[in-house]
Amino acid sequence: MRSFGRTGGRPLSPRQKTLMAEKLDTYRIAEGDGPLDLCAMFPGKEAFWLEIGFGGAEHMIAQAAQNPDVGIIGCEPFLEGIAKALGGIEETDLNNVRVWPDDARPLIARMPDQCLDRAFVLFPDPWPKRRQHKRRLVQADFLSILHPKMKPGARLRFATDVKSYADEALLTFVSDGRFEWLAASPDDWRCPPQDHVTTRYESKRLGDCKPVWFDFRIR
Ligand SMILES: C[S@@+](CC[C@H](N)C(=O)[O-])C[C@H]1O[C@@H](n2cnc3c(N)ncnc32)[C@H](O)[C@@H]1O
Repeated sequence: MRSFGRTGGRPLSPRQKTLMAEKLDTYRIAEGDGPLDLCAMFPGKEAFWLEIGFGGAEHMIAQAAQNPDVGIIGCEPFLEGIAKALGGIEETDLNNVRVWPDDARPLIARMPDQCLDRAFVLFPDPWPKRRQHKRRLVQADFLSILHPKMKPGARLRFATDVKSYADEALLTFVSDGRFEWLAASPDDWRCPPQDHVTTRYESKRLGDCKPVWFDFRIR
């Protein structure tokens, strides 16, 4: 998928255009086939997190500000989201965020094994119609790409407000066998985790159910 530069929604504002022209090269991860060196990318950081499909970057920027010892890679092909991320990085003066303005999967393939401490898949594109389900990100083949890159004991968070995606994703994670569902009580997946930061998409409440939150520990 060659998706960088996907537009949609509003055109970029003049400030966003300037950010893209002047700052993208500073914070983007370079294209290429070579393996990523996360220690070189984030000097002095010892933990590395990944957010796939950061949308308007609210969650990624807030997590980066709250966790300055962590290096965070965010993936998002949409121009507007990338511009928002660059704005957030600059406004918050962050030194621990890098963006991949494209499909996350080829980037994940370039990561060394067992390098990630956390991953977030928050409100991924719902593809609600049955015939569209095959386009959903969380599928067995995606877990096979992601799992080897996560450290044993690392955490992965998935959230959605689409019931069929919640059911399908939970089944996919649990039946994979390498993702231990951390449901502390029968109901805790109904509440946002304490360290969650509300996203723009989440607050639109476009789905057909209340948001659900699934945290997993990597086996
Ligand atoms: C429904 S939006 C949610 C955005 C954000 N997580 C939020 O909660 O506001 C899903 C986002 O995932 C992005 N996305 C979809 N497939 C992706 C992929 N393979 N790699 C990276 N981002 C992807 C889309 O561009 C979109 O911005």
